[in-house]
Amino acid sequence: MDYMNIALAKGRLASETMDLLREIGIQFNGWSENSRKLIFEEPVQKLKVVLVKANDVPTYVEKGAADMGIVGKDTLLEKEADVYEIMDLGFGKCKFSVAGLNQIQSTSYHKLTVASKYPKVAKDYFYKKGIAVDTIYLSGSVELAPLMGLSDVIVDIVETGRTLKENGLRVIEDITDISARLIVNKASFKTKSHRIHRLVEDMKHVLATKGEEDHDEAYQS
Ligand SMILES: Nc1ncnc2c1ncn2[C@@H]1O[C@H](COP(=O)(O)OP(=O)(O)OP(=O)(O)O)[C@@H](O)[C@H]1O
Ligand SMILES: O=P(O)(O)OC[C@H]1O[C@H](OP(=O)(O)OP(=O)(O)O)[C@H](O)[C@@H]1O
Repeated sequence: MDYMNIALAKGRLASETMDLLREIGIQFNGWSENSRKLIFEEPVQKLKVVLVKANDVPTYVEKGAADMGIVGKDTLLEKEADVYEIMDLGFGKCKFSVAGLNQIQSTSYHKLTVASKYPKVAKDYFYKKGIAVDTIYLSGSVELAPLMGLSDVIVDIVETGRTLKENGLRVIEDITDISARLIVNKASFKTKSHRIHRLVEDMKHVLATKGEEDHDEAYQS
């Protein structure tokens, strides 16, 4: 049996994914959040996890270097890879929002400038609203852009809202909800269909059980 490779975004999504895999009976040798290793193996079920930057997960999966991947919907919207998105994993929840100091001021003589780590998402959103924008790509600390006069607004991820608040910004409009997704290479979906489906069914079962427990806790409190 061949190894099945899973590309996993380093960082925020990694430990929740590893927890989920452990709950379905898959434990990777030597896995720890603090390890510098990039490949972890589970030799019995022949699974490999490779840790890559979030932005590279769709690339690994589209090209077939990984059979499956786990990545945020934000990255999928920005990258538009030719893969199957087969499951919402329900964690890594946050949203895309437009944020700034003030309401959006769109005038005919001033093109709105939007700073973002996600310029395609930003452009698409404003295009659908009929507003032409100039986008400025930034790789982090995006909240600084309106404060420093670099842009009128930003399009960024908002989770707790703390970063916006502590920098004197506010949400102007919400764009869409985000969560972690399971993606699959199109060829692997056929050639490794049985193993992929079993993994998905096991994950669905664990997530459904967790959902029921959360519901019970909320009901009791
Ligand atoms: N508060 C949050 N900020 C950013 N991403 C979040 C947040 N909450 C959940 N996520 C999800 O976690 C994913 C990974 O986020 P993380 O910050 O680890 O990666 P990243 O932003 O690509 O990192 P970096 O560019 O710093 O390497 C995001 O793509 C998003 O789907
Ligand atoms: O609503 P909050 O809970 O405050 O989370 C949102 C913040 O977290 C992310 O930044 P990250 O920590 O990834 O740093 P970055 O600026 O380097 O992207 C995101 O870009 C926001 O800045």
